[in-house]
Amino acid sequence: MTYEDILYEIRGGAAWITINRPEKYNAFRGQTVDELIHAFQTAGWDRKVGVIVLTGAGDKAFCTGGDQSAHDGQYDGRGVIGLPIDELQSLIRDVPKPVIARINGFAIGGGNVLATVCDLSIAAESAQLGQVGPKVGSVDPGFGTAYLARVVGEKRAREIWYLNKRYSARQALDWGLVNAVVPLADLDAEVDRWVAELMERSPTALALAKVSFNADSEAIRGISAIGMRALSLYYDTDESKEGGIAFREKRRPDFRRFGK
Ligand SMILES: CC(C)(COP(=O)(O)OP(=O)(O)OC[C@H]1O[C@@H](n2cnc3c(N)ncnc32)[C@H](O)[C@@H]1OP(=O)(O)O)[C@@H](O)C(=O)NCCC(=O)NCCSC(=O)c1cc(O)c2ccccc2c1O
Repeated sequence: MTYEDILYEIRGGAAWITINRPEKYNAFRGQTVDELIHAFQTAGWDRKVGVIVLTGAGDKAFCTGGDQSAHDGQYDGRGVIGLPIDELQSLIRDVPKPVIARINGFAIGGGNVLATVCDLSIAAESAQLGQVGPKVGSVDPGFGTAYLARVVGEKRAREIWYLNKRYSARQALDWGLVNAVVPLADLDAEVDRWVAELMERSPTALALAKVSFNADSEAIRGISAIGMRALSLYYDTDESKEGGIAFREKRRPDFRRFGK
């Protein structure tokens, strides 16, 4: 597969997968998600690769979720909502090696979900993390909500999803949403250090640890499958569409006109 939306590079035992849409703050469209799935499948089963690093191009954004310009009701790709994002989230969990989120800027919406499902997260001090779903007529009805609650606790997960605030990297560290925070200039060196340490560990032991951690939250995959069906119906409503339209028109959404 030829990649247009992502970059793929092997660096010191790690496969670096970079969302390369900086002009869209590294938001993903259908094609981006398909390319990410291909890259994760490649890296996941390449015996020379011990660690996978997921990041975004530039210094503004890690990933800001679904591309609002490719979202008019359903998204523009395949899958239940026109975006096989649930497949990608599952794959990040399924690859038998640690996945590190290198959070170089905004990790918002689906970008935040991707970082959450990665095994480890290393953030630049300048990074901002948060959810926007109910502000833009969307919600991740699977790992993005239920697994987030496992990571930060129910009260904090609900605050993140209901109020849609932006959280600093330091606050995210305090809440257990990231593992480490370093100055942006030191981010790559820090990631390289973590990769080098992981490369010294037994790959089979790491793979076993990963599936053991995953087993306990595996039922969320089923919740996600049901939730995506509901989300697809919601995306066709005027209430949901108001979120995307308002974002593109750079105005506050008025959901109460449509809500039940
Ligand atoms: C990231 C921001 C907080 C930045 O805010 P700021 O005020 O600093 O800058 P701008 O808002 O002016 O943005 C700069 C520039 O980037 C463009 N941009 C940013 N994000 C996107 C995006 N997601 N899609 C397209 N374009 C984007 C923006 O338009 C500006 O471009 P100009 O040309 O106008 O200058 C803020 O931008 C922000 O909050 N962005 C997030 C927007 C968003 O709605 N994201 C999608 C949410 S829904 C989602 O991601 C999602 C993810 C999942 O994993 C799901 C899984 C399962 C089901 C559903 C899912 C789902 O819906």
